[in-house]
Amino acid sequence: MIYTITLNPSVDYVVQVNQLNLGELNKVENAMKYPGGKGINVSRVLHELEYDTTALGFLGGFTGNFIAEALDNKGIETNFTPIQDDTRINIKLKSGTETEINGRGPEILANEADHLLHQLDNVTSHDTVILSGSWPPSLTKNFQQQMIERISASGATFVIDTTGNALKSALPYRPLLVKPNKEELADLFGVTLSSKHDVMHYGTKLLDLGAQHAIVSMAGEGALLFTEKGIYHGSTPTGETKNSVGAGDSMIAGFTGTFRKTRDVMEAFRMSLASGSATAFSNDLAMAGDIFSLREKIDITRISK
Ligand SMILES: Nc1ncnc2c1ncn2[C@@H]1O[C@H](COP(=O)(O)OP(=O)(O)OP(=O)(O)O)[C@@H](O)[C@H]1O
Ligand SMILES: O=P(O)(O)OC[C@@]1(O)O[C@H](CO)[C@@H](O)[C@@H]1O
Repeated sequence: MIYTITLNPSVDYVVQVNQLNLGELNKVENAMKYPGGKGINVSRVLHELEYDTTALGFLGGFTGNFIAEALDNKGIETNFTPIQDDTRINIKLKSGTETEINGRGPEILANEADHLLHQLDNVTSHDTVILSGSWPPSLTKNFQQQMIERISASGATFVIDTTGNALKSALPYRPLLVKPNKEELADLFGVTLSSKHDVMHYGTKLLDLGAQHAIVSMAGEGALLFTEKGIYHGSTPTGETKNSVGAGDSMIAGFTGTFRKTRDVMEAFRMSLASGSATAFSNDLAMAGDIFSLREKIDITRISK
Protein backbone atom coordinates (compact mmCIF):
# COMPACT_ATOMS: atom_id res chain seq x y z
CA MET A 1 0.00 0.00 0.00
CA ILE A 2 1.13 3.53 -0.69
CA TYR A 3 -0.02 5.79 2.13
CA THR A 4 -0.02 9.53 1.66
CA ILE A 5 -0.09 11.83 4.68
CA THR A 6 -1.52 15.31 4.26
CA LEU A 7 -1.33 17.10 7.60
CA ASN A 8 -2.83 20.25 6.11
CA PRO A 9 -5.37 19.40 3.39
CA SER A 10 -7.33 22.14 1.65
CA VAL A 11 -10.34 22.79 -0.46
CA ASP A 12 -8.66 24.39 -3.47
CA TYR A 13 -10.98 27.14 -4.65
CA VAL A 14 -9.82 27.91 -8.18
CA VAL A 15 -11.22 31.24 -9.34
CA GLN A 16 -10.78 32.73 -12.77
CA VAL A 17 -11.13 36.49 -13.10
CA ASN A 18 -10.46 37.88 -16.56
CA GLN A 19 -9.12 41.25 -15.49
CA LEU A 20 -8.25 41.61 -11.80
CA ASN A 21 -8.60 45.14 -10.45
CA LEU A 22 -7.35 45.41 -6.87
CA GLY A 23 -9.52 47.55 -4.61
CA GLU A 24 -12.55 47.16 -6.94
CA LEU A 25 -15.40 44.69 -7.40
CA ASN A 26 -14.28 41.83 -9.64
CA LYS A 27 -16.68 39.33 -11.23
CA VAL A 28 -15.73 35.67 -11.30
CA GLU A 29 -15.63 34.19 -14.79
CA ASN A 30 -15.38 30.59 -13.65
CA ALA A 31 -14.88 28.86 -10.29
CA MET A 32 -14.12 25.27 -9.29
CA LYS A 33 -13.56 23.50 -5.97
CA TYR A 34 -11.13 20.60 -5.73
CA PRO A 35 -10.06 18.31 -2.87
CA GLY A 36 -6.52 19.59 -2.33
CA GLY A 37 -3.39 19.36 -0.26
CA LYS A 38 -0.20 17.83 -1.53
CA GLY A 39 -0.59 14.26 -0.27
CA ILE A 40 -4.21 14.13 -1.42
CA ASN A 41 -3.08 15.21 -4.89
CA VAL A 42 -0.46 12.46 -4.84
CA SER A 43 -3.12 9.89 -3.91
CA ARG A 44 -5.40 11.16 -6.68
CA VAL A 45 -2.70 10.70 -9.34
CA LEU A 46 -1.60 7.32 -7.90
CA HIS A 47 -5.22 6.17 -8.08
CA GLU A 48 -5.47 7.46 -11.65
CA LEU A 49 -2.40 5.32 -12.47
CA GLU A 50 -4.10 2.34 -10.75
CA TYR A 51 -1.76 2.07 -7.76
CA ASP A 52 -3.26 1.09 -4.40
CA THR A 53 -3.23 4.14 -2.17
CA THR A 54 -4.80 5.27 1.10
CA ALA A 55 -4.89 8.97 2.00
CA LEU A 56 -4.23 9.80 5.66
CA GLY A 57 -4.14 13.16 7.45
CA PHE A 58 -6.40 15.51 9.38
CA LEU A 59 -9.87 16.48 8.13
CA GLY A 60 -12.59 18.50 9.83
CA GLY A 61 -15.71 20.63 9.41
CA PHE A 62 -17.75 21.29 6.26
CA THR A 63 -14.59 21.65 4.19
CA GLY A 64 -13.32 18.31 5.47
CA ASN A 65 -16.65 16.70 4.54
CA PHE A 66 -16.34 18.10 1.02
CA ILE A 67 -12.88 16.54 0.60
CA ALA A 68 -13.90 13.17 2.08
CA GLU A 69 -16.92 13.00 -0.21
CA ALA A 70 -15.00 14.09 -3.32
CA LEU A 71 -12.36 11.39 -2.74
CA ASP A 72 -14.99 8.78 -1.98
CA ASN A 73 -16.78 9.63 -5.25
CA LYS A 74 -13.52 8.98 -7.09
CA GLY A 75 -13.13 5.60 -5.32
CA ILE A 76 -9.99 6.69 -3.44
CA GLU A 77 -9.44 4.92 -0.13
CA THR A 78 -9.01 7.24 2.86
CA ASN A 79 -8.51 6.89 6.59
CA PHE A 80 -8.40 10.49 7.83
CA THR A 81 -8.17 11.50 11.46
CA PRO A 82 -11.26 13.57 12.23
CA ILE A 83 -10.60 16.96 13.83
CA GLN A 84 -12.89 19.52 15.46
CA ASP A 85 -11.68 22.56 13.52
CA ASP A 86 -12.39 23.26 9.82
CA THR A 87 -9.95 22.17 7.13
CA ARG A 88 -8.59 25.27 5.35
CA ILE A 89 -9.62 26.76 2.00
CA ASN A 90 -6.82 27.76 -0.39
CA ILE A 91 -7.54 30.27 -3.11
CA LYS A 92 -5.92 29.81 -6.52
CA LEU A 93 -6.61 32.96 -8.47
CA LYS A 94 -6.15 32.75 -12.23
CA SER A 95 -5.98 36.06 -14.00
CA GLY A 96 -3.29 35.91 -16.65
CA THR A 97 -0.84 34.80 -13.98
CA GLU A 98 -1.57 32.42 -11.08
CA THR A 99 -1.80 33.89 -7.56
CA GLU A 100 -2.16 31.57 -4.56
CA ILE A 101 -3.55 32.46 -1.11
CA ASN A 102 -3.06 29.48 1.18
CA GLY A 103 -4.65 29.22 4.63
CA ARG A 104 -2.47 28.52 7.67
CA GLY A 105 -4.52 25.51 8.68
CA PRO A 106 -6.79 24.39 11.53
CA GLU A 107 -6.02 23.80 15.17
CA ILE A 108 -5.03 20.21 15.86
CA LEU A 109 -5.77 18.98 19.39
CA ALA A 110 -3.28 16.75 21.21
CA ASN A 111 -5.58 13.69 21.08
CA GLU A 112 -6.09 14.21 17.32
CA ALA A 113 -2.33 14.33 16.74
CA ASP A 114 -1.89 11.16 18.82
CA HIS A 115 -4.56 9.40 16.76
CA LEU A 116 -2.61 9.97 13.55
CA LEU A 117 0.65 8.86 15.15
CA HIS A 118 -0.94 5.63 16.34
CA GLN A 119 -2.24 4.92 12.84
CA LEU A 120 1.38 4.65 11.74
CA ASP A 121 1.78 1.58 13.96
CA ASN A 122 -0.12 -0.31 11.22
CA VAL A 123 2.48 0.49 8.55
CA THR A 124 4.71 -2.44 7.53
CA SER A 125 7.95 -2.90 5.61
CA HIS A 126 5.89 -3.66 2.46
CA ASP A 127 4.39 -0.18 2.48
CA THR A 128 5.51 3.19 1.14
CA VAL A 129 4.58 6.36 3.03
CA ILE A 130 4.59 9.78 1.35
CA LEU A 131 4.61 12.84 3.62
CA SER A 132 3.61 15.93 1.70
CA GLY A 133 3.01 19.59 2.30
CA SER A 134 2.94 22.09 5.13
CA TRP A 135 1.63 21.39 8.58
CA PRO A 136 -0.89 23.32 10.66
CA PRO A 137 0.93 25.72 13.02
CA SER A 138 -0.62 24.21 16.16
CA LEU A 139 1.20 20.88 15.64
CA THR A 140 4.28 20.54 17.84
CA LYS A 141 7.66 21.03 16.18
CA ASN A 142 8.74 17.44 16.74
CA PHE A 143 5.56 15.89 15.26
CA GLN A 144 7.27 15.26 11.93
CA GLN A 145 10.23 13.62 13.64
CA GLN A 146 7.87 11.37 15.63
CA MET A 147 6.12 10.35 12.41
CA ILE A 148 9.35 9.64 10.56
CA GLU A 149 10.75 7.62 13.44
CA ARG A 150 7.65 5.41 13.48
CA ILE A 151 7.76 4.96 9.70
CA SER A 152 11.48 4.14 9.80
CA ALA A 153 10.98 1.67 12.64
CA SER A 154 8.35 -0.15 10.53
CA GLY A 155 10.88 -0.59 7.70
CA ALA A 156 8.54 1.13 5.23
CA THR A 157 9.96 3.19 2.39
CA PHE A 158 9.28 6.87 2.77
CA VAL A 159 9.16 9.90 0.51
CA ILE A 160 9.00 13.45 1.76
CA ASP A 161 7.91 16.61 -0.01
CA THR A 162 8.26 19.53 2.31
CA THR A 163 10.53 22.56 2.66
CA GLY A 164 13.18 24.23 4.81
CA ASN A 165 14.34 22.70 8.07
CA ALA A 166 11.56 20.11 7.99
CA LEU A 167 13.07 18.74 4.77
CA LYS A 168 16.67 19.03 6.00
CA SER A 169 15.96 17.15 9.21
CA ALA A 170 14.28 14.29 7.27
CA LEU A 171 17.28 13.62 4.99
CA PRO A 172 19.32 11.48 7.44
CA TYR A 173 16.38 8.99 7.49
CA ARG A 174 17.26 8.13 3.86
CA PRO A 175 14.02 9.02 2.03
CA LEU A 176 13.57 7.24 -1.30
CA LEU A 177 12.83 10.59 -2.91
CA VAL A 178 12.80 14.30 -2.14
CA LYS A 179 11.54 16.80 -4.72
CA PRO A 180 12.19 20.45 -4.01
CA ASN A 181 11.61 22.86 -6.85
CA LYS A 182 14.50 25.18 -7.74
CA GLU A 183 13.35 27.97 -5.39
CA GLU A 184 12.87 25.54 -2.50
CA LEU A 185 16.38 24.14 -3.10
CA ALA A 186 17.82 27.67 -2.97
CA ASP A 187 15.91 28.43 0.27
CA LEU A 188 17.04 25.17 1.82
CA PHE A 189 20.69 26.12 1.53
CA GLY A 190 20.20 29.90 1.83
CA VAL A 191 21.74 30.54 -1.60
CA THR A 192 20.87 31.99 -4.99
CA LEU A 193 20.97 29.46 -7.82
CA SER A 194 22.12 31.39 -10.85
CA SER A 195 23.34 28.59 -13.12
CA LYS A 196 22.68 24.95 -13.93
CA HIS A 197 25.99 24.20 -12.28
CA ASP A 198 24.69 25.74 -9.03
CA VAL A 199 21.57 23.57 -9.17
CA MET A 200 23.74 20.49 -9.77
CA HIS A 201 26.01 21.40 -6.86
CA TYR A 202 23.21 21.88 -4.32
CA GLY A 203 21.08 19.04 -5.69
CA THR A 204 24.03 16.69 -5.09
CA LYS A 205 24.10 17.88 -1.47
CA LEU A 206 20.62 16.37 -0.98
CA LEU A 207 22.17 12.94 -1.65
CA ASP A 208 25.20 13.72 0.54
CA LEU A 209 22.79 14.52 3.38
CA GLY A 210 20.95 11.20 2.99
CA ALA A 211 18.32 11.22 0.21
CA GLN A 212 18.45 8.11 -2.02
CA HIS A 213 17.13 10.08 -5.02
CA ALA A 214 16.37 13.76 -5.51
CA ILE A 215 14.40 15.49 -8.24
CA VAL A 216 14.79 19.24 -8.56
CA SER A 217 11.81 20.42 -10.58
CA MET A 218 12.04 23.51 -12.73
CA ALA A 219 8.49 23.98 -14.05
CA GLY A 220 8.55 24.46 -17.87
CA GLU A 221 12.30 23.70 -17.94
CA GLY A 222 11.78 20.12 -16.81
CA ALA A 223 13.69 18.59 -13.93
CA LEU A 224 17.05 17.23 -12.80
CA LEU A 225 17.31 13.77 -11.27
CA PHE A 226 20.14 13.06 -8.83
CA THR A 227 21.09 9.43 -8.20
CA GLU A 228 24.25 7.75 -6.95
CA LYS A 229 24.92 6.78 -10.59
CA GLY A 230 24.71 10.29 -12.04
CA ILE A 231 22.69 13.42 -12.75
CA TYR A 232 20.08 13.46 -15.51
CA HIS A 233 17.97 16.17 -17.14
CA GLY A 234 14.40 15.37 -18.16
CA SER A 235 12.60 17.55 -20.70
CA THR A 236 9.02 18.76 -20.86
CA PRO A 237 6.90 18.10 -23.93
CA THR A 238 5.29 21.05 -25.66
CA GLY A 239 1.72 21.84 -24.74
CA GLU A 240 -0.59 24.55 -23.49
CA THR A 241 -0.02 25.30 -19.81
CA LYS A 242 -3.36 25.49 -18.05
CA ASN A 243 -2.56 24.85 -14.41
CA SER A 244 0.61 24.41 -12.41
CA VAL A 245 -1.13 23.55 -9.12
CA GLY A 246 -0.28 19.95 -8.28
CA ALA A 247 2.35 19.47 -11.02
CA GLY A 248 4.97 18.69 -8.36
CA ASP A 249 2.62 16.32 -6.52
CA SER A 250 1.93 14.53 -9.81
CA MET A 251 5.70 14.07 -10.26
CA ILE A 252 5.93 12.41 -6.88
CA ALA A 253 3.04 10.09 -7.70
CA GLY A 254 4.55 9.16 -11.08
CA PHE A 255 7.97 8.44 -9.60
CA THR A 256 6.89 6.59 -6.47
CA GLY A 257 4.23 4.40 -8.07
CA THR A 258 6.49 3.44 -10.98
CA PHE A 259 9.57 2.82 -8.83
CA ARG A 260 7.60 0.66 -6.42
CA LYS A 261 6.33 -1.44 -9.34
CA THR A 262 9.45 -1.63 -11.54
CA ARG A 263 12.46 -0.67 -9.33
CA ASP A 264 13.62 1.16 -12.47
CA VAL A 265 14.77 4.69 -11.52
CA MET A 266 14.91 6.02 -15.08
CA GLU A 267 11.42 4.75 -15.92
CA ALA A 268 10.19 6.26 -12.64
CA PHE A 269 11.77 9.60 -13.62
CA ARG A 270 10.18 9.44 -17.08
CA MET A 271 6.73 8.79 -15.58
CA SER A 272 7.23 11.57 -13.04
CA LEU A 273 7.99 14.07 -15.82
CA ALA A 274 5.01 12.86 -17.87
CA SER A 275 2.72 13.15 -14.83
CA GLY A 276 3.93 16.67 -13.96
CA SER A 277 3.45 17.93 -17.51
CA ALA A 278 0.09 16.16 -17.90
CA THR A 279 -1.13 18.12 -14.87
CA ALA A 280 0.36 21.38 -16.15
CA PHE A 281 -1.56 20.83 -19.41
CA SER A 282 -4.90 20.09 -17.65
CA ASN A 283 -7.37 22.18 -15.67
CA ASP A 284 -7.36 19.63 -12.85
CA LEU A 285 -4.80 16.90 -12.07
CA ALA A 286 -3.41 14.60 -14.79
CA MET A 287 -5.44 11.84 -16.42
CA ALA A 288 -3.78 8.47 -17.09
CA GLY A 289 -4.26 8.65 -20.88
CA ASP A 290 -2.44 11.99 -21.07
CA ILE A 291 0.37 10.76 -18.82
CA PHE A 292 1.02 7.72 -21.02
CA SER A 293 0.93 9.71 -24.25
CA LEU A 294 3.29 12.41 -22.90
CA ARG A 295 5.63 9.68 -21.60
CA GLU A 296 6.62 8.99 -25.22
CA LYS A 297 7.66 12.62 -25.77
CA ILE A 298 10.15 13.00 -22.94
CA ASP A 299 13.90 13.10 -23.48
CA ILE A 300 16.25 12.19 -20.66
CA THR A 301 19.93 13.11 -20.95
CA ARG A 302 22.74 12.18 -18.62
CA ILE A 303 24.56 15.40 -17.75
CA SER A 304 27.09 14.26 -15.18
CA LYS A 305 28.49 11.19 -13.41
N1 LIG B 1 4.59 24.86 -17.92
C1 LIG B 1 4.93 23.57 -17.90
N2 LIG B 1 5.09 22.90 -19.05
C2 LIG B 1 5.42 21.59 -19.07
N3 LIG B 1 5.66 20.88 -17.94
C3 LIG B 1 5.54 21.50 -16.76
C4 LIG B 1 5.17 22.88 -16.67
N4 LIG B 1 5.10 23.21 -15.36
C5 LIG B 1 5.42 22.09 -14.67
N5 LIG B 1 5.70 21.07 -15.50
C6 LIG B 1 6.15 19.71 -15.15
O1 LIG B 1 5.83 19.47 -13.78
C7 LIG B 1 7.03 19.37 -12.99
C8 LIG B 1 6.80 19.99 -11.65
O2 LIG B 1 6.54 21.38 -11.80
P1 LIG B 1 7.09 22.48 -10.81
O3 LIG B 1 8.56 22.59 -10.91
O4 LIG B 1 6.28 23.70 -11.08
O5 LIG B 1 6.73 21.82 -9.39
P2 LIG B 1 6.23 22.48 -8.05
O6 LIG B 1 6.79 23.86 -7.90
O7 LIG B 1 6.47 21.51 -6.97
O8 LIG B 1 4.67 22.56 -8.38
P3 LIG B 1 3.40 22.69 -7.41
O9 LIG B 1 3.88 23.10 -6.04
O10 LIG B 1 2.56 23.74 -8.09
O11 LIG B 1 2.75 21.35 -7.43
C9 LIG B 1 8.14 20.01 -13.83
O12 LIG B 1 9.42 19.50 -13.51
C10 LIG B 1 7.69 19.63 -15.24
O13 LIG B 1 8.06 18.30 -15.54
O1 LIG C 1 0.54 24.68 2.17
P1 LIG C 1 1.13 23.52 1.38
O2 LIG C 1 0.75 22.21 2.01
O3 LIG C 1 2.60 23.66 1.14
O4 LIG C 1 0.50 23.57 -0.08
C1 LIG C 1 -0.88 23.35 -0.27
C2 LIG C 1 -1.22 23.41 -1.76
O5 LIG C 1 -0.93 24.70 -2.33
O6 LIG C 1 -0.40 22.45 -2.42
C3 LIG C 1 -1.17 21.76 -3.41
C4 LIG C 1 -0.45 21.82 -4.73
O7 LIG C 1 0.82 21.28 -4.64
C5 LIG C 1 -2.55 22.38 -3.40
O8 LIG C 1 -3.54 21.41 -3.62
C6 LIG C 1 -2.66 23.04 -2.05
O9 LIG C 1 -3.55 24.11 -2.04
